[in-house]
Amino acid sequence: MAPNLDSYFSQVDNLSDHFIERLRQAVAIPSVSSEAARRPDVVRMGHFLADELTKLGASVELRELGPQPGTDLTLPPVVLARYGSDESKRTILVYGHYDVQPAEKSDGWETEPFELTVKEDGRMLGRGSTDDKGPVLGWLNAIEAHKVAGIDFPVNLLMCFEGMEEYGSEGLEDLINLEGKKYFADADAVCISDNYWLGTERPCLTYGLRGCNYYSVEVSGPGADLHSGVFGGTAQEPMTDLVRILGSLVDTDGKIQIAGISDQVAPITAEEDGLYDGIAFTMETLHESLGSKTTIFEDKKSTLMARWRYPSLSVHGIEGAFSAPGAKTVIPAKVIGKFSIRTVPNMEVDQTNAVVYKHVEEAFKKLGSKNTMKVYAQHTGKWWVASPNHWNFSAAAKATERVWGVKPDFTREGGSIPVTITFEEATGKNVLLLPMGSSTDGAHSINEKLDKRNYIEGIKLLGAYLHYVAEEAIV
Ligand SMILES: C[C@H](N)C(=O)N[C@@H](Cc1c[nH]cn1)C(=O)O
Ligand SMILES: [Zn+2]
Ligand SMILES: [Zn+2]
Repeated sequence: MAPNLDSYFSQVDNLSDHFIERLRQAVAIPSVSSEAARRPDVVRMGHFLADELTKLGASVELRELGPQPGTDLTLPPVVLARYGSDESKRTILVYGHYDVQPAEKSDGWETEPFELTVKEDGRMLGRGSTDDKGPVLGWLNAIEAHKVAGIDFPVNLLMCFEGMEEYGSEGLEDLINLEGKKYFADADAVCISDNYWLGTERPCLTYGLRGCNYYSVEVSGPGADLHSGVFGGTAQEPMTDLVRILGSLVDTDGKIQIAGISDQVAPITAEEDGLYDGIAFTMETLHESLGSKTTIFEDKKSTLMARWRYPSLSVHGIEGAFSAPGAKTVIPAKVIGKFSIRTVPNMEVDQTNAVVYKHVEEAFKKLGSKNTMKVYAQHTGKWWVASPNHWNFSAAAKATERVWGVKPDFTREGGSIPVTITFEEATGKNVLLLPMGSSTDGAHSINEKLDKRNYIEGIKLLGAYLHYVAEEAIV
């Protein structure tokens, strides 16, 4: 029988301004996990969530993870919380992250990145609005709407919110493994809301993610930065070596030039080959979210395959390089190039690392440079592909149809959530990805936003999913 959700939905609508205010408070905390100076803000954000959850009646623990390896920083706490412990109900474990990517107004934002700005057209701009503060608060808001409306909460909710996801989830894997059969022991399934629809109109349920191995290549030579007029032409320059190494990794069409990568990729099956045509995705939507027409492929199927089932290599930046406007004539003494590889079935972290190191070392050797080069993985995270044939996905599909009036697409995702597979392995339970935001949200980019419609309907969706979970038969 379909659950009666009308009073829950009305309550979410009644509380919508309050929920937007909660998101405003969260966005105002610049919890950037990759910047040392922002670490106190990341910790503050963890405490904000813990306080909000406590006020809602959840029992909350802030779990310390100790020092961050290779730094003098302390990792931010993991927020573990439980709402309800009724043995007659199912228990759902939800995960999200409260850290965000860096953002500066000078990057090109139309508004202050850490001030939630609600536009007339419903866009709510702010760093973390869609990735992942909006969805994390979605769970809290769902609890609150039930409380205010006096509706019995349909499941026991276990929550795990971390503050290092955008930095490879440093420290969390050990905690999940430790708690798999303790704090998380009674979880019947796992739900993560931390990705996006493929377009702007059709919701999706996601059953696969790519992994992410993030590398640094350090090249050093001179003892200090040098004057290029005095030393140019007489000293071997680290930046010259580095750009040639970085330039050897991938071509203009995204083809990875590292020998041994493509051999690790699983062959396509007939079943998979037929999956792509039915997905609601157009090149026009991609152009809209890309903000240009500079795509590698012209067709939908090749594009989806490139995003979901093939690896990609992206060059992200160079630490130590001159990057400001103007014309500084410096020779940097030491530069660190950053690149990452999104990995797919059947790539193994160690094998991928081995061929990457071999390629970079050979590329450097070919240069015949007297400089020194070091290549290493900053963090690694495995890909994940699950079965969507499970009551967890059926419940989410019914909830999606109820809230959005359409059946969801079943998709894989090009991004990475490093601990997804850890949750699956540590709990032995099915994991579902249930996104709130859409393809045009610009996660990690300037002008990140969450549409008000997706936030409010998304809160309804998360609550409705829990009601359908309570009713779904075990398969
Ligand atoms: C999909 C998720 N919202 C996300 O943005 N994940 C990050 C995580 C990450 C960072 N380094 C390695 N993984 C991503 O996909 O970049
Ligand atoms: Zn995220
Ligand atoms: Zn992210």
